[in-house]
Order: sequence, then C-alpha cells, then structure tokens
Amino acid sequence: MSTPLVSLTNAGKSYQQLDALKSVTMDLNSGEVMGLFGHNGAGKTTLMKLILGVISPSFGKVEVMGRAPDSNAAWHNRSKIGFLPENVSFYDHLTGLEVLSYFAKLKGFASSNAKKHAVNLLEQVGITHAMKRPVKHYSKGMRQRLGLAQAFIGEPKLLLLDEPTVGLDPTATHEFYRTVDQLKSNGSSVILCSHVLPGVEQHIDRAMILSSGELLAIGALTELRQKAALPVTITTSGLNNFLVNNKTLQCFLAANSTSTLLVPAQEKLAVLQQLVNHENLTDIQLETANLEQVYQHFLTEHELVKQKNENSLTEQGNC
Ligand SMILES: Nc1ncnc2c1ncn2[C@@H]1O[C@H](COP(=O)(O)OP(=O)(O)OP(=O)(O)O)[C@@H](O)[C@H]1O
Repeated sequence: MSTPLVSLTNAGKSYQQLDALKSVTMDLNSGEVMGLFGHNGAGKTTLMKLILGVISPSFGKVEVMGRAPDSNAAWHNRSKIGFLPENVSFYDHLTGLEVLSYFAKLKGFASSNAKKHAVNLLEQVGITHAMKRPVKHYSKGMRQRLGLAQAFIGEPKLLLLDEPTVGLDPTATHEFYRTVDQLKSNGSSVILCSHVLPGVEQHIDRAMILSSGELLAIGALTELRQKAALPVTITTSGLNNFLVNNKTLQCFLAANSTSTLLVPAQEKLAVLQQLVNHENLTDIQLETANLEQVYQHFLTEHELVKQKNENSLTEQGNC
C-alpha cells in the first residue's frame, strides 16, 4: 500500500488549559477528497494549521509527504501545497492579476510564466473581467474567487480549503466543485472544511467529524451511515390507509404521516417488496440519510454521552 500523503498519529494541540485538538489519528491518500466538519471552535482550522506546519503539535505525530510539516526539511514540500484560509485578505492596492502573479512567483514560477498562469486561473474562477481592478474594489464573492485561484496555483498535490464556498454564488459554487473534481482526477488530495453540508457529499470520498477537538467519526459516507444506523425514508403514494392498518408496517410510520415510513436499513428490501407488490401503489421514493443527518447523529450521540458522564460525576459527588 502506498504511503499516505498526510498522516496524523494521536496528534493534538493544546493552548494552555484548552485542548483545541485531542489525539487525532487520520490519514489522507493521494487523489482523495476529505470533508472536514464540525461546529464553531471544533478544531478544524487547528487541524489544518498542523498539516500546514504553521503550528506544531503539542503531542503526537504529524507527517505530510513523509516529513514533519513544521520542520525545515519540509520547506520544499510547501510549494506543493495550496491553502485557502477562512478569511482571505490580500494587498488591497494591487490588482487581482498582480496579486496572483506575485503569489505564483512566490511559489516558484518564473516571471513570464507567473503572469500567464495567473491569467488562466483568473479565467478559471470567473474574474477575468476584473483582473485589472484593485482588489479593494472587489466584492466579497470576487475576493473569495481570487482566494481560490491563489490556492489552485501550480496545481497543488495537497489542497487545504477552509470554508471555500463562503460568499460564492451558486454558479461559482458549482464551478468550484468542478475544479475540485478535476484536481482529484489529476491526483491531488483535498481537505475541505465547510459548514454548508448540502452539495458537498457527492464531491468527497470520506468525511471526518470533529467536536470540541475530538474526532467523533471518520469514513466514507456509506460507512458512517451504517455506523449511525439511521433509517431509510420510504415515501409512498396511492396506498391510502394500507400502511396504517398493516401490523408490520405501521410501526415504521413517520410521526403524523400515513404514507412515509422510516425503515431500518436491514429491513429495507423486505419492506420494499411488500410495498411494490401492492396493486394501488402509484409511486415510491427512497432516501438514505444525507450528510447533514449523519453529522447531526454523531454530534447528538456525543452530546448525550457527555451529559451522561457529567451526570454520573455529579451523582458520585453527591454520594
Ligand atoms: N492561538 C490560539 N490561542 C488560544 N486558543 C486558540 C488559538 N487558536 C484556536 N484556539 C481555540 O481552539 C479551539 C478550536 O479553534 P479552531 O479555530 O480550530 O476551530 P474551528 O473548528 O476552525 O472553528 P470555526 O468553524 O469557528 O472556524 C477554539 O476554542 C479556539 O478558541
């Protein structure tokens, strides 16, 4: 098996009393896209900064392309990494083209190639028309597009994107995901962190869910769905009161519904067979849990366990 591009082994980061990231073990392979999800303050940016080598782990090990990212030895790897920070900011008096050409030069492009590459990237993110305007006159979405273009410089082997779709309109968001798919098919690896879950799932290979610095779950969406054991939603039309009156099916009925069933995944086929054989069925729809539901499941489960532990500590204290 090939060595992962990124690997964290029991890696964590503490700021005085605060454990921003608690003993995370994960890896990322070449050509893999990982979605990184968690509420505000969950530790997503901290994880990205550890991978970038901007901060060092308080404990555990971080390796990127075979090297500790905060070491001098990792210097040459940095030109192979693209990063979009959560809040992009640029030299406001420079034009978009100047900004991008400058960053391309910093990444090792010769002056002549830097400008050409910058022009192509500006076209890719749809701001060719504004490339000669100072960045201070850019709208929020245009700045974000410029930030993405900056992250894409040199077709990086590893791309870290913190909230890439913030401020983007639907067309730009669509274009962004197309670029991610393209980079992936060219062998780049991507970690993308987003609070906007709809639309992400078809572009990621695996997801990791963080809460209060803890890694709650990591895996392909199908694996996470299985682990979460969330029911499949089956919506029927034309059956009138059949579901209400059927002894087996009535216990799967969704609250206040006579036509929608919430069925455990392992019973899905048996239920479907029963439904499609019914002569009055005019339509049927099947929905598996989406990323948002899976995410909510792991967060709620974590909160419940935390609360239970806190309660049992209080009870012990009372004794
Ligand atoms: N330099 C720092 N000094 C002290 N605490 C910090 C520092 N950087 C981050 N933290 C804390 O670490 C925790 C994790 O922060 P982080 O920025 O990684 O969260 P995040 O998941 O990216 O959140 P958001 O979605 O809001 O961007 C937070 O409680 C934050 O206040």
